[in-house]
Amino acid sequence: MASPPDKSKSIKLERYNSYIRRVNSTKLLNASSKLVLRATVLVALIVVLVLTLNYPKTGEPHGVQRQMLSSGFGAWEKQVREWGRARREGGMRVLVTGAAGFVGSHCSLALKKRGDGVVGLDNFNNYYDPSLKRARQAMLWKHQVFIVEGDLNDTPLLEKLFDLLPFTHILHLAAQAGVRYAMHNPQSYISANIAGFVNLLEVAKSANPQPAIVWASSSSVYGLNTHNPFSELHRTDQPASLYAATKKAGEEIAHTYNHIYGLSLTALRFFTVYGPWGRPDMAYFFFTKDILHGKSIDVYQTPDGNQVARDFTYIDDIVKGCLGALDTSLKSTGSGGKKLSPAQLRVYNLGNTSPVPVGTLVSILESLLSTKAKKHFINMPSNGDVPYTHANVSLAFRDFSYKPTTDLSTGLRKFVKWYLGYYGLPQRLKKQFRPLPS
Ligand SMILES: O=C(O)[C@H]1O[C@H](OP(=O)(O)OP(=O)(O)OC[C@H]2O[C@@H](n3ccc(=O)[nH]c3=O)[C@H](O)[C@@H]2O)[C@H](O)[C@@H](O)[C@@H]1O
Repeated sequence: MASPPDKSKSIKLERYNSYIRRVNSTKLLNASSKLVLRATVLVALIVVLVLTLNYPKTGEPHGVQRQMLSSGFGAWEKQVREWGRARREGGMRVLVTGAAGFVGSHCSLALKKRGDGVVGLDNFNNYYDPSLKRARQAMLWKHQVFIVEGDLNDTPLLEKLFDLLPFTHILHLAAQAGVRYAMHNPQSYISANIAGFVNLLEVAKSANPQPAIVWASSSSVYGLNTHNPFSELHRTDQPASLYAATKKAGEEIAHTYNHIYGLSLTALRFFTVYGPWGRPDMAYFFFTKDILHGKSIDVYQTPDGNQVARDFTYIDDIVKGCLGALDTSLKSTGSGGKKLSPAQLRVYNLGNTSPVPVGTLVSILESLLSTKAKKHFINMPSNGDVPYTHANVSLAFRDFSYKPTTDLSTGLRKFVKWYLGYYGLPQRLKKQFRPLPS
């Protein structure tokens, strides 16, 4: 006979099962609430990150925030006002864009040294090693030149700078430079050289008083021009690179703002500027580095076997040209965003007037570095380069006595001296290297 089911056993089993169910559902709840918590934290982090990266759409300008945080609220504005004031009778108040750049840092220092007020603006982008830009910034800081960290396309920042200080002049040197890089990152040229320039002009035309503007164009605007030496009267409507096209576009945009708003505008066509504190993306700079490190270098030649040549221009000559252009620029004539009378519009070549083949540049470096280069002669790639440049500078000489005085050997000697002081000598060369006579 089957025994009757044990009731107490089945009740216990039921209790046990319900306990297990409760435990499982609590575990599930814990697991899902943990998941929700984690997801919330992640979303919050993403929101903070996005806000930080986009900061600010309005209000305080990007980058300046960091300076404010590090130096106390209002400190950077005070710095701009104080260091931007001229220290000499009749001195200028100059906003130098691209002040942490090669030409910008040299010009800022020269202006400051002669008693003009200078405020720098730079976005410290990473087109080349930003630590070099930081080192230039530190050097300028010692001379009481303050660089605001921000972008040309940041309208609130530009407006704020003009609110803080009525600049008499802008020396506009911020740009996306480099001829060959335009094939890799075309948009950066549009953003800096066109959109950024227009933004600056928009703010300048509404400023009261309007500043006079001197800005960096480029020898590359001559493009496929074959007349020699290059004169401001020659054609510049055949650019060979997007870089050149954006600089040429800048010249046309300058014409428009001069014509409509009465802005005084001077374009300076720089010819392959080199020297201490230079740009690591330029041939003389990376040739030096590669020769010292035993790496081979590409020396370009034209398809008919000739070497390419450049009118290499030493930085000190360029600085004199920039200051000369600033000193002779007339006031803008607009007010309240309207032109009141015709204003000055100028274009000048700033070159050295004596082109040198790239092979000769390499020989000079070999002798200065006491090291043989591993040269690799190749046909110039079709990436925007032109076979030669050669400046006629008679206009700049006529109007502000521009006269280059530094030949390539002298200038490169100064560059190499700086380079070795800044970067030091690679270990492998320390024994054999003879110091440069001063
Ligand atoms: O004059 C100018 O307007 C321009 O000068 C330079 O452009 P570039 O003259 O091409 O200067 P580098 O890039 O330093 O080249 C110098 C020479 O070395 C040649 N090169 C360059 C690179 C290389 O690997 N090998 C080589 O032989 C180039 O063809 C050129 O003839 C600057 O990079 C531009 O920003 C500036 O606007």
